[in-house]
Parts: sequence; C-alpha cells; structure tokens
Amino acid sequence: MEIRFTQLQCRSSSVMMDIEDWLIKSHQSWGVFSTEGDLGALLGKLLTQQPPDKTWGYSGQLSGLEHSQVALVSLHEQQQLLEDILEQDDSESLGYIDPKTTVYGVIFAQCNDDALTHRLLAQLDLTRLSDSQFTQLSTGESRRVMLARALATKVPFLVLDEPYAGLDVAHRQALSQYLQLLSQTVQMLVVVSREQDMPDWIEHVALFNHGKLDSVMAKSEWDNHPLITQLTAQSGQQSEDMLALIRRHRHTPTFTNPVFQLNNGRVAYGDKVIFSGVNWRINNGVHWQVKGPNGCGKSTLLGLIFGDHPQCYSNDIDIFGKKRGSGESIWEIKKHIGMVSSALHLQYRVNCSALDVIVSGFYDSIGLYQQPSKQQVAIATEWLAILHMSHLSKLSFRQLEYGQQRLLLIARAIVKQPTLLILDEPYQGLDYLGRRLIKNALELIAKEHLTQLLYVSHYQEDSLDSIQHFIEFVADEHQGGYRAVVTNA
Ligand SMILES: Nc1ncnc2c1ncn2[C@@H]1O[C@H](COP(=O)(O)OP(=O)(O)OP(=O)(O)O)[C@@H](O)[C@H]1O
Repeated sequence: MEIRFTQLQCRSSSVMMDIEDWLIKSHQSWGVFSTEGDLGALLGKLLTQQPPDKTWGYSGQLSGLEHSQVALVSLHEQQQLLEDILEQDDSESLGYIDPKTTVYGVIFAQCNDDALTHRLLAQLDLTRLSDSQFTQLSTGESRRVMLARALATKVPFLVLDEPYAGLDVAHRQALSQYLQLLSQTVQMLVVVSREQDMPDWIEHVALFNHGKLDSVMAKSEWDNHPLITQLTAQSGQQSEDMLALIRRHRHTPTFTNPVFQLNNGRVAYGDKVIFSGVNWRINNGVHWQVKGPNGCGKSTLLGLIFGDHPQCYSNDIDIFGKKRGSGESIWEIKKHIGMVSSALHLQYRVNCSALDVIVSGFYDSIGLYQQPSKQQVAIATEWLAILHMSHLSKLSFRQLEYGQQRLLLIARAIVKQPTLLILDEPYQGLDYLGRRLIKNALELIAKEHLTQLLYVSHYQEDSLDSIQHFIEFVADEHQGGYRAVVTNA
C-alpha cells in the first residue's frame, strides 16, 4: 500500500497531529517516534477508522489508503477489548467459561481458521495460555494476544502502537525478531516512545515533535539524532516543580516496622501455582523494586498488599501494624496506599473530568462522589498545571488518550501523599517527555523519602538510583510456579 499524507491536520479532543508531506511507499515499513502527544492513537484512528466521528477529524489529503486493509495494535484497543468482554461476559454468573473469551477464542474470532490460530499461539508464546480467560491475563500476556489477534486478520498493513509496552526482556527480543521476519510480507508502522524500542531492522524513521512531523530520515541518521539530548533537559524543571508541590503539602504518617510482611506467601488458581514460599518484609522508608518475567506474579503480589486480591485472606499478611483478616477494613489500608497499575486503569471506567480524577485520589474512589475541599481542588489544579494538562481540566476522562489518562492516574496516586506508593509499570502509554518527567519526579520523591516506593518496570533504563532493594521471581523447578529471591544492591 502506498500512502501519501499532504497538508494533513488531524485532531482528537485532546491531541493534534500535523503532517505537511509524508510518503509511505508500498512495501516500506516505518518507525515513528513522537516526543509528546499520543501520536500512535491518532495515526491508528486515521488509518483504521472511516469516516471520522465526533471524537476526531482531519483536514487535508490522504491518498492510497484502504482502511479495511489496516489493523491496529494499541493499549487503547486492548483496554477497549477488555471492557467489551467484561461488559458482555456473563460466563462467571452462568458458571462456565465462554469459549469466545478465551485466548484461543479471541484470536479465532478474527480469522475462523483453527490452523492459523494455533500457529499464532505458538509464534507468540501463548500456547500454554490458549484456554485462559483473556480478562485474567497479565499485562505482557494480553499484549501478545493483541498482536496475534491483529495478525489473524491477515491484512497487509499493521499499525503497532508501542508493541513492546509491558513485555519482559526475553519477549521483547523475541518480538523484535518476529517482526523483522514479518516485515518481509506485511507493511508496518511501529510507533515507539523509547529510543531503544526503535527496531534495528527498520529502514525509515518519521520523527514527530510536539505533534508535528519534524523530519523523515534513514534509520542510521536517527541513531545519532540530537533531538533526544535537547529534550532531556526540558523535563528536569517540570519534575522539580512536582517535587516542590509534594514538599509543600507533606503529611505522610509513619508506622512501626514492618510496614508489610508476607510469610510463606502462596497464590494458586486451581492446580496452577503462580508463586509459593514467598517471604517478604518491608520496613519503614525502604524502597523496593519487584522483578521477574511476564506472568510470574508481580501484580498479584502487589495486589496482596493493596488488599484487592481474593487470596489476601488465605495468606499470612501483616500490614500497617495489623494482621489481615483481624477485622480491619479495606479502606483503612487503602487510605495509606497510592496505586497505579493496568488493572486500576481498566477499573477506572467512569466519566468524571480530568480534574476530578486527581481529586478522587484523596478519597481512594473510582470517580468522585463527595464534595472536595477548596484546598483539595487547588492542589489537584496545581498538579494539572505541572502535567501541562490545565486546558483539559473539564474534559471527561474517557475522552482523553490512554497516555493522558495514565498521567492523571499517576497524579491521583500521589496527590494524597500515601505512605506506600505502588507503581506497577507506571509508564505504560506515556510519551517520551511524560515518562522522563515521571521518572525524574519519582527519583526525587524516593531520594527525599516523601513516600515509600514499590516499583515494577521491565526496562533497565527505568531503574531508580534510590531503589537498592529487590524482590525477584525466579522459576521454581521443584514446586512449579515461581519463588522469590530478595537482594540488596
Ligand atoms: N483468575 C485467574 N485464573 C488463572 N490464572 C490467573 C488468574 N488471574 C491471573 N492469572 C495468571 O496469574 C499469572 C500472574 O499474573 P500477574 O499479573 O501477577 O503477572 P505479572 O508478573 O504482573 O506479569 P506482567 O509482567 O505481564 O505484568 C498470569 O500468568 C495470569 O495469567
């Protein structure tokens, strides 16, 4: 497919894209790097949705495009599919698993081809999850299903918006090799916000700066491009502002040791053991990173702390000086915890305004149901300004792009200055500048002990200097599932 964009301006309610002239020749695959703004979402809409609806539109010329021949993989699509399944799926109440909502079913629905479905399951390391419910998968597992699902459509053109997000190191490498092979038969636009995610095999790169197509270049030219160095300085000041705001309203309570303790922790679903024999003690003021491959149980472990995992009560847990199951309320625990995760992002399916999302952090609620104080609104307003989102204040959460929603959820988690801040792959969906801003701010927060961090990320470059304690899941050959190894740097 040969696509030409001429004098094209595209906008959704919260993002703009501006392209003077861009030619994607037939059989060419491109890497797209965007410094700021969810360009992947807009490109995805432009190339796959016809006609524009009230949520987005464009002017200018777009020639050569056949919408029906393009498929999109994005975090937004993933969220949408999960929401659709959760809304329609009544299998739990009926007491059986709907075959359409298993991993196999979700892929098969796109092609009605058993052989192709099995081939894709094998190629994307999903065979052992074939009968699992799509809604129960871990972040990295769901990501691979979304790719298989797009490939099952057998279209000749794919838009892959952040295809590596949520994947562990081994799956990132495997995917890169897989896409390289695939590029011989399928045209791709691979949108990334991390320099290192730009695939080696890509020959052409389009660089967007603040929503505008800045330049197109050969991959070799991109490797030495000065823009990244220039941008790095920009996010530093914003992070300092964020820190100043947190310092001004500091009021974090402290608890006696241990803040959290898990003895001989075990989580299993039927005879499938996720982890067992896990002993973990979190003392006051100590920041931790949780490590391990996709599906090893990182989010599950953090769910035991946050209190929303159903197996909290079958485990021996002390938290904030109380034993779980001793009559404490879940809200008493949540009061001291700020949480960002894909699961929370999925739960946040309400239509409140951007400002109210941040305010809801004071009440630990999904949506806002109480009259906030003037001070709470003032603090949330300052947060919006630091995130450069003041102009979106009244826009509904659901009208925002995935990355903008994620920034709000991060602010929501920090705004009440919790004792524990749980950040489970917080950067998912953030653009380059957004990620730098949050990472710098977290580094400063951790250094000054303004709150205590529990942190998950699959990228080495995301490591925070202030985190020197690690709990890492490794495969347990004897018991099955995973066991945990605790190390101090
Ligand atoms: N209700 C359930 N029934 C069966 N398996 C489940 C259920 N809920 C979760 N799982 C499985 O538990 C495992 C651990 O999931 P978890 O989300 O904790 O992994 P993770 O380490 O956070 O992975 P990732 O790095 O991909 O985010 C996954 O293999 C997931 O498929």
